[in-house]
Amino acid sequence: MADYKFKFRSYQRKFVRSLTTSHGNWDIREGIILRLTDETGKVGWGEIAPISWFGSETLEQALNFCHQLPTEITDEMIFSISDELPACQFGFESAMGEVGEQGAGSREQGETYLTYSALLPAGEAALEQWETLWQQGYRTFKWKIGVDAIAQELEILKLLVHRLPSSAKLRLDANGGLSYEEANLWLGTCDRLQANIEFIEQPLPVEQFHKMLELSVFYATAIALDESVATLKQLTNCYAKGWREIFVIKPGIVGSPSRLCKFCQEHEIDAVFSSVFETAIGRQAALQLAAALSRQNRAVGFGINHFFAKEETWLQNLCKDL
Ligand SMILES: O=C(O)CCC(=O)c1ccccc1C(=O)O
Ligand SMILES: [Mg+2]
Repeated sequence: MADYKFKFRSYQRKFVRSLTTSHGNWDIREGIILRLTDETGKVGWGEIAPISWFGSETLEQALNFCHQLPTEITDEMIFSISDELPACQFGFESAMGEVGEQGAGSREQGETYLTYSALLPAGEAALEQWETLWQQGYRTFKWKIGVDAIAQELEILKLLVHRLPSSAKLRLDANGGLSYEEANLWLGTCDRLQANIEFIEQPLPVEQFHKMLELSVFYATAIALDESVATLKQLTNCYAKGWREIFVIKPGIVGSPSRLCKFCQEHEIDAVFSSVFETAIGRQAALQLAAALSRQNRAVGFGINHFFAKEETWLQNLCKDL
C-alpha cells in the first residue's frame, strides 16, 4: 500500500493543422498533467487527455475529479476511480506504474519494435502529404473519410491508391460518419480496388453495431471498430456480441491499463493501438501498453507529430513548475 503526494495542472496545445473528421475540425488539445510522488521521493508522471466526442469523460469532469481529491492519495483510491472517468483511470494508473518502475530505460525498450502509421490530412491534401511522410519512413497511412462528398472522396482514393507505392498500406477512417449505403459503396470499392487497404475504421455510428457486424461478414475488406470500443466496457461488450475483426484501442481513453492488459491476455483480439493526441507523457505510457499487447504486426496510430509544432518546450516548463 503506497501513499503519494498528488499535484496536477491543465494544459492547452494548439494543432498546427486542425484534425478534420466527419465530426468537424479540432484545433486545440486540452488535457491535464499529473504528478505523483511516493514516500521515498520517487516521481511518476501521468496525463489525462479526454475526448468527450469520442465517448470519454469531458475535460471538465476530469478537472472536477482532480480538484476534489486530497493532496495525498493511495493506490486504493486510484484503483477505485469510476469507469465513468476512463481517461482519469489511465492517467493516474500510468503515473503510479511509473513510480513503481525499476529504473530509467526499462520502459523504452519494447517501443523500438513498433511500426507506426502516419495520419494524412483529410481531403485532397493527402495526395501531396503522403510523400513527405513516406520519406520519413512511414509505410502505413491513415486517411479520414466521410468529410467531403463521397463521389469526390472516392476519386481521391483512386488517385491515392494509384500514387502510393505498392508496399504501402492504407487505412480509411470514417469516424462513424457514413450512411449504410455509403459504407457499402466504400467497402465494395475497396474490395474491387485490389489495393493494400488494411481496413476501414468505424464506418457507421456506434448505435449501428449489428450493421457493422453484417458488413464485416459480407466484405473482404476488414473493418476496425474505434468509437464503438472507446472504453473497456464497450470493448468487452462488442467482443461479447461477437466482434472478431479489428479493435482500435486508444489507451489514453480506454480506461484502466491493468484491466486492459487482463482483457487482452484473456482474449486474443486483433488490436490496433492509437493516439488521442496526448503529449509525450501520455504517449510514453500508451506506447508501453501497445508494445506489450500488440499482435499481428499492426502499425500503431501514433504517427501524428506533424500535427504539432516542433521543438516544444512548454511541456518541460510545465513539469518543472509543477
Ligand atoms: O489512429 C491513428 O492513426 C491516429 C489517431 C486518430 O486518428 C485519432 C486521434 C484522435 C481522435 C480520434 C482519432 C481516430 O482514430 O478517430
Ligand atoms: Mg478512428
